[in-house]
Amino acid sequence: MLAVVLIFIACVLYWRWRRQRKVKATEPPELPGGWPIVGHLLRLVTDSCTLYDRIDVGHHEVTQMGGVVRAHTGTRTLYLLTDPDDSLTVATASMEKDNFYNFAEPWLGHGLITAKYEIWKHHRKLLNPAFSQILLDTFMDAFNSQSKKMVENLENEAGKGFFDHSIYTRHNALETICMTALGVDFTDTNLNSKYVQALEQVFKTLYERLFKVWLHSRKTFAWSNLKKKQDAYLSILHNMSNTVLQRRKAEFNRKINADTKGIPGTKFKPFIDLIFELSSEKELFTDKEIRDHVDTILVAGHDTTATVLTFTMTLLGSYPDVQEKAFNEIQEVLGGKKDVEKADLTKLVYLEAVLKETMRFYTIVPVIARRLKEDIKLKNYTLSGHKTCIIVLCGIHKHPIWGQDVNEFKPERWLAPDCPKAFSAFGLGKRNCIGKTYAMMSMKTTLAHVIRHFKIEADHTKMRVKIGVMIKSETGHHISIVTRT
Ligand code: HEM
Repeated sequence: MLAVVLIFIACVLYWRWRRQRKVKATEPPELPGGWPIVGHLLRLVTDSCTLYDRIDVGHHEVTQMGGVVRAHTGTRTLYLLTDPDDSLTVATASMEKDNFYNFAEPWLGHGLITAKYEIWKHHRKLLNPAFSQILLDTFMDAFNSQSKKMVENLENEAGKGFFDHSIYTRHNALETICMTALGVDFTDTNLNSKYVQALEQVFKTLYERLFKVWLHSRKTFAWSNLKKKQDAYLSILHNMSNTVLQRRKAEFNRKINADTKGIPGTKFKPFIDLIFELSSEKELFTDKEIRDHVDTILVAGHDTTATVLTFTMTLLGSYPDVQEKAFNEIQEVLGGKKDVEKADLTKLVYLEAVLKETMRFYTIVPVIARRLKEDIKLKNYTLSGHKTCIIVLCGIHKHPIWGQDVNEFKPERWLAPDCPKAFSAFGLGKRNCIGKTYAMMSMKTTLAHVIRHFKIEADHTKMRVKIGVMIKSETGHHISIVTRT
C-alpha cells in the first residue's frame, strides 16, 4: 500500500515538474485548483445550474488574475480570457474554431458556425449580401405580422397569473426565421413543437459529450449510446430542414419568384433563394452545403432571439420603472400607428438600450472558443500557437470596465457617452454573428408590440439559470401579463 502511495506521489511530482518546465515566462498564470492528470476538469463536472453559478464566480477569478489565465484538462492547455482588449485581439487574429465545435458537425456540417476557416472564409463572403440592410428592411412586414400574432397568442394568458412565456417566444421565432430567411410558412404547430423538443435533446447530448472526455474521440463516440440517442434526434432536425428545403426548392424551380419578388404575398426575397441562385447559376454550393446552411440558420436564427426576448420580458417585469420608460418611448415613436416602420427602429433608442443591457446581464452565448494557429502577443502575455482559447463573453460583460454598478441591470448605461465599447453578445472580430442586425430588428419590433399591449410582472431573482450551449432558465421564465387599457 505504501509503495502505491509513494508511486502516486512521485507521479504527481513528476507531472508537475514536467509541466512547469515547459511553461514559458511569457505565458499567463495558471488558474489555481488544477488536479494532476485531469487538470481543471473537475471544476466543470457538475449539473448545468451549478455550472452556471461556477462560471459566474470563475470569470471574476480570471479577471482578478489579470483577465488571461491558463487551465488544463488532461494534456490539453486552455487559455481563458475575460480581458476585453485581449479577447478582441485573439478573435481578430484567430478565426479558426476550436475542435469542440466538431461535436456539432454531424448536425450542422460545414455551416458557418462549425466550418473550418478555409471554407468559412469563402462562404461568409458569399452569404454576407443576404444579411445586408436593404434586404433586411424588406422583412419589416413579416416582423410586424409575427409580432402581432405573438400578441394575439399571449392575449390568452392575460390576467390569468404566471405562465412560461418562453414557449410563445420560441415557437414564434421559429416561424419567423422559416418565413423570412427560408421563405417557408411553417405554422404547422405539430412539426414546430417536434423540432423544438428534438433541438433541446440535441443540445443535451452535445453538452453531455463535452464533459465525458472519453467520448471526445470520434471512435469511442461512434460506439456509445449517446451517439445513438443523438442520431435519433438529429434525424428529426434534418427531417425538418429537408422539408423546408424541398418546399422552397420546388417553389424556386417553378419560377414562382423568377422576377425576384420573393414568396407570393410578400415583398421580400428570402436568404435561401440567394443560396439557390449561387448554386444553380455558379455551382458554388453543393446540396449538402445548402442543407448545412439551412440547419445552421434554423437554429442560430430562432433559439437565440427567442431566449433574449424571454430574458428581456422577465427583466422588464422585474423593473417596472424600466418598462414604463420603454412603454413611453414606444408610444411617442409609434403614436397611433399599428405597425413599426423601419425608420422607427432607430428612434427606439431606450428599447435598444434595454435589449443590450439584457444581453450584457444574461449573456446567452457565455463562451466562444478559438484554435490558435500561431503565437499571439497580448498586452502582458504571449499565448502559444496550436492551443485552445476560450473567450468568456459573460466575463467581458461583467468586467470592472463597466463601473461599480456592473452587477446592476441598468439600461441607462448605454445612453451615456462614456459607455464602454465592449459589447460582445454577438461575438467578436470578423467571425462574429452574421445575423446581429436581423436579430436586433426582429427583437425590437416584437418588444414594441408586446410592451405596447401588456403590462408585465415578474421576479428575475426567482429564476435559476442553467448553462448548456446557451444559457436558459431551469425553472421556466414565469411572468404574468395584463392587457393595457
Ligand atoms: C440575440 C440573438 C443572437 C445572439 C446573441 C447571437 C450570438 C452569436 C454569437 C456569440 C456568435 C459567434 C459564435 C462563435 O464565435 O462561436 C454567432 C454566430 C452566428 N450567428 Fe448569431 N446570434 C443571434 C442571432 C442570430 C440570428 C438571428 C442569426 C440568423 C438569422 C444568426 C446566425 C449566426 C451565424 C450563421 C453565426 C456564425 C457566423 C460565422 O461564423 O460567420 N444569429 N451568433
